Formats: sequence, C-alpha cells, structure tokens
Amino acid sequence: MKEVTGNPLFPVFLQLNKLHVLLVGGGNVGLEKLTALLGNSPEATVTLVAREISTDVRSYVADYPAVRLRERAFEEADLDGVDLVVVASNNPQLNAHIRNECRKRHLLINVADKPDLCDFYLGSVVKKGNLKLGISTNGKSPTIAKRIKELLNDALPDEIDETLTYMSQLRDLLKGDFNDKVKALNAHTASLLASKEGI
Ligand SMILES: C[C@@]1(CC(=O)O)C2=NC(=C\c3[nH]c(c(CCC(=O)O)c3CC(=O)O)Cc3[nH]c(c(CC(=O)O)c3CCC(=O)O)/C=C3\N/C(=C\2)[C@@H](CCC(=O)O)[C@]3(C)CC(=O)O)/[C@H]1CCC(=O)O
Ligand SMILES: NC(=O)c1ccc[n+]([C@@H]2O[C@H](COP(=O)([O-])OP(=O)(O)OC[C@H]3O[C@@H](n4cnc5c(N)ncnc54)[C@H](O)[C@@H]3O)[C@@H](O)[C@H]2O)c1
Repeated sequence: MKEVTGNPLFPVFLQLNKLHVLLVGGGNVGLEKLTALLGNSPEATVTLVAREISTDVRSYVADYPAVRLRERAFEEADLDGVDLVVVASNNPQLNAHIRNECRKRHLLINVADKPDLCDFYLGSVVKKGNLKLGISTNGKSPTIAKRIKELLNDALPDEIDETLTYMSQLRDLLKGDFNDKVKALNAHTASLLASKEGI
C-alpha cells in the first residue's frame, strides 16, 4: 500500500562498530549524542572535534579507547574517511557549512535538534539483550518518544532475550527446506501474542 501519512522515514539498524563517525561539538549536546552512539555501539570508532571539549566528555570517553578527541576548530579534512557525521555545535553557520559539505560528498549527517539539516534522526531506544527497538515520532515529539521507550521498557520482560536465544538455537536445529523451517518457527511462537507471560 502506498504511504499516505506523510511519514517518509525509513528505519535501519547500523552496525556502527564497523563504521567511523565524526562528531562535531563537545558540549552538553555533544555528550548526549556521544552517549547515544556509544551506549548502543561501544566499539564504534568516533572522532570528536570541538574547539572546547568539556570535562564531562573527557571523563565519559575514558572508558572508550576507540574515541579520538581533537580539541580544535572543524576542518573540511575531518570529513575524509568517515562514514557518518553528527553535528552538535552551537554555531548555526558551521552546522549549515558542514551539512553542505556532507551533501557534496554523499555523507549522511545528523545535526542535533535541527530536523531540516538532517538526513537521519536519532531515535529513542529500548534494549533487552538482543532485542532493540528504535522509536521515532517523525520529529514531532522526542518527549513522547522517550515516554514510549519507558512504557515498552516496563512492558517487555527481561526474559525475552532467553526466548530469542532459544529460537536461534531452534532455527539451527531445524531440518528441511526454508518453507518448512518458517512454518515450524511460526508454530512455536503462535501462542506468544496470547499472553505477555508467554514471552
Ligand atoms: C530520541 C532522541 C535521541 C537523541 O537525541 O539522542 C531525540 N531527542 C531526544 C530528546 C529530546 N530532545 C529535545 C527534548 C526537549 C523537549 C522537546 O523539545 O520536545 C528532548 C526530551 C528530553 O530530553 O526529555 C529537544 C529537541 N529535539 C529536536 C528538536 C528540534 C525540533 O523538534 O524541531 C528539539 C527542540 C530544541 C529546541 O527547542 O531548541 C529534534 C530531534 N530530536 C530527535 C531525537 C530527533 C527526532 C526523534 C523523534 O522523531 O522522536 C530530532 C528531529 C533530530 C535529532 O536530534 O536527531 C532523544 C530521546 C531521549 C530518550 O530516549 O530518552
Ligand atoms: N544544551 C541543551 O540542552 C540544548 C537543548 C536544545 C538545543 N540546544 C542547542 O544545541 C547546540 C549545542 O548545545 P550545547 O549545550 O552542546 O552547546 P555548548 O556551547 O556546550 O557546545 C558547543 C560545542 O560546539 C563547539 N564548537 C563551536 N564552534 C566550533 C567549530 N568551529 N569547530 C569545532 N567545534 C566548535 C564548541 O567548542 C563546543 O564544544 C546549541 O546551539 C544550543 O542552542 C542545546
């Protein structure tokens, strides 16, 4: 069916542990974005460039050896060799400049709190072991995204990760062709929606 609601966002889950992220800005918002990146992908390579890097950022990255700090102004060469760009500076002209440079290089960019300058948004994240849910409100209300995260965090049992591990083992054990496997896996999980306890 054709999308008619005016929400064009396409969700993906990036293997950030294999990618190099440039983060520009080392203040409060820079720290928020850094926490979001490394909280999900502790092994991500992140280069943080900022004129001033806060002490909070410095103490946070102490546990992340793959983070490189560069305390200086942004330079265009910072975009060389990176896969993704996140900007959290307090300088609107700089934000717009980096956004334009990224467009020329076909690099995807997020400018914190500036939806018009973003190719992608960060989402609210629910994590239960191998289960990860990304929540977006299409930029309408990050506060509601946060509330939905809290709601789902409480609603989903922690044991769901055991179920995922069990299902993964079961999949490896199943014989037969692809269709038979899918049927068996569906049969095993058919009752899960019936009760929350079942998960
Ligand atoms: C999910 C999360 C991830 C993260 O930031 O890591 C995130 N914002 C979070 C929180 C949050 N941000 C703001 C508040 C204050 C309350 C409020 O203003 O609503 C709160 C709530 C709080 O902190 O309690 C301020 C704010 N944010 C944006 C604007 C501009 C605008 O809306 O126009 C303004 C106003 C700035 C101003 O007034 O100047 C824009 C964006 N923020 C997004 C993501 C993207 C859309 C995500 C979506 O579709 O839902 C988008 C479009 C771009 C982006 O930044 O990626 C994180 C959830 C934290 C969690 O899960 O706990
Ligand atoms: N702090 C918040 O909660 C909040 C909320 C909503 C919006 N914002 C907006 O987000 C932006 C960032 O907020 P913040 O609190 O992190 O600001 P901040 O002043 O703490 O940090 C800004 C960072 O940008 C860096 N920077 C500035 N010019 C630079 C350059 N040319 N090259 C490299 N780095 C440069 C600074 O050195 C600093 O590290 C601001 O525009 C602010 O208005 C902040």
